[in-house]
Amino acid sequence: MQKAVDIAVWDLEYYLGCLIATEMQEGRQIALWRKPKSNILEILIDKSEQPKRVELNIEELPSGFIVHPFEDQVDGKAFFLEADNYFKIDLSVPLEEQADRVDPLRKTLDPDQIKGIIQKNLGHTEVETELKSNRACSKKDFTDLVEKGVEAIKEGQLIKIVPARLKKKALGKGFDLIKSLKSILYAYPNAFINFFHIPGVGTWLGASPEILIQTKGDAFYTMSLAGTQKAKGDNPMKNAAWTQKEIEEQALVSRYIVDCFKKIRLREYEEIGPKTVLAGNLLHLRSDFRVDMKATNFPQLGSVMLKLLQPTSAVCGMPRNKAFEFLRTYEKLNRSLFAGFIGPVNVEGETSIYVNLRTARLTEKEAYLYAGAGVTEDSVPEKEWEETEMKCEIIGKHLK
Ligand SMILES: C=C(O[C@H]1C=CC=C(C(=O)O)[C@@H]1O)C(=O)O
Repeated sequence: MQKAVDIAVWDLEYYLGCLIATEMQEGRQIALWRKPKSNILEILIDKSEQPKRVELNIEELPSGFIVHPFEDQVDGKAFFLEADNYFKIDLSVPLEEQADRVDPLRKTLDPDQIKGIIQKNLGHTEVETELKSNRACSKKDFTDLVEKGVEAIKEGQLIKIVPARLKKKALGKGFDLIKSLKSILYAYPNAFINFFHIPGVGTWLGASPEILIQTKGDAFYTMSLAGTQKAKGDNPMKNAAWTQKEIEEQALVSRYIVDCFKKIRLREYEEIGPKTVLAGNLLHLRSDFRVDMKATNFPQLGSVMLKLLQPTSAVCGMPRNKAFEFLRTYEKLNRSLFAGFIGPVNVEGETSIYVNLRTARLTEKEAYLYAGAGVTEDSVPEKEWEETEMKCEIIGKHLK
């Protein structure tokens, strides 16, 4: 008969708990993700204790995981976790059967130790933006902000704006990171599930529905995602009816992408959509854009578009610079890494960078949940508030 301790080691929850707690305890950086519609959990460890900063020339980077805040950086750089160690777990196969491929545990800890170490290491992580607040936003403050956005649009200063807010959720002593991660993994098969920990920078857990840029071989891909409604009934995709406001809101994001292509004189691209897609219990409108980088002679399209697209009008607004200024003046929120971008770079020949949405920043006692809502001329402030509540819940309800 197998010994109890051997069984425990090959229990996925226990294994991930020990692994994450050990890496955290040793001050290392860790990223873990599962791509949409995949059964493969990918784990990357950077053994250096100091966060690295890299230019956004992704084609030249080694294998790693990139993390960039919402705001443009003075040095134009992003955080980068290098793949000192990278391995995969197939979630559809018992862990024990993958023993030769996964990293052996360097320490076996008891469940209380795991929780204690993780909780302690959630403590000192922050990228502060001066003068911006980490206060949760009241309903009145948010609806006033939406109102202000609508006024600015009516006055012709802006076409679209995406104000965001912060909601806090207390994490009790019993908070179990691994159970929360597991619950998110199984709840959202269509999302990019991610967890990353950079000492001194932040620890985040999310389920993003939005690709910013993806490159594989000669193929480049991006998407425009916007418009939100609650998924209802047995066949939510079929029952979806979109208002003019939502159709316009999404069309603006598509226009933004096409404008970026125009800026670099790229004329040959494929645009498909918009179609209705499911993200958690929400529906969005999405258009897909594909480019053959070889045929168009744009081998560095990934980097070029990354710099042009961030932040997209799905998280900032249009025109981009004016929307950014509006948010800088009125939003008063430190978005930190929310609405920035995250994802694997040059991992097994593929780069998949996502917008950091539907996510929580984890601190010792609280989770910071962030959500924004696309505001156009026809926005109703109360409805935008409700939309951000639903978006916060996507991760919020799994934090236990
Ligand atoms: C800003 C967010 O979502 C964006 C992506 C899809 C739909 C959106 C919307 O309907 O407003 C947003 O543009 C968020 O999740 O916080």
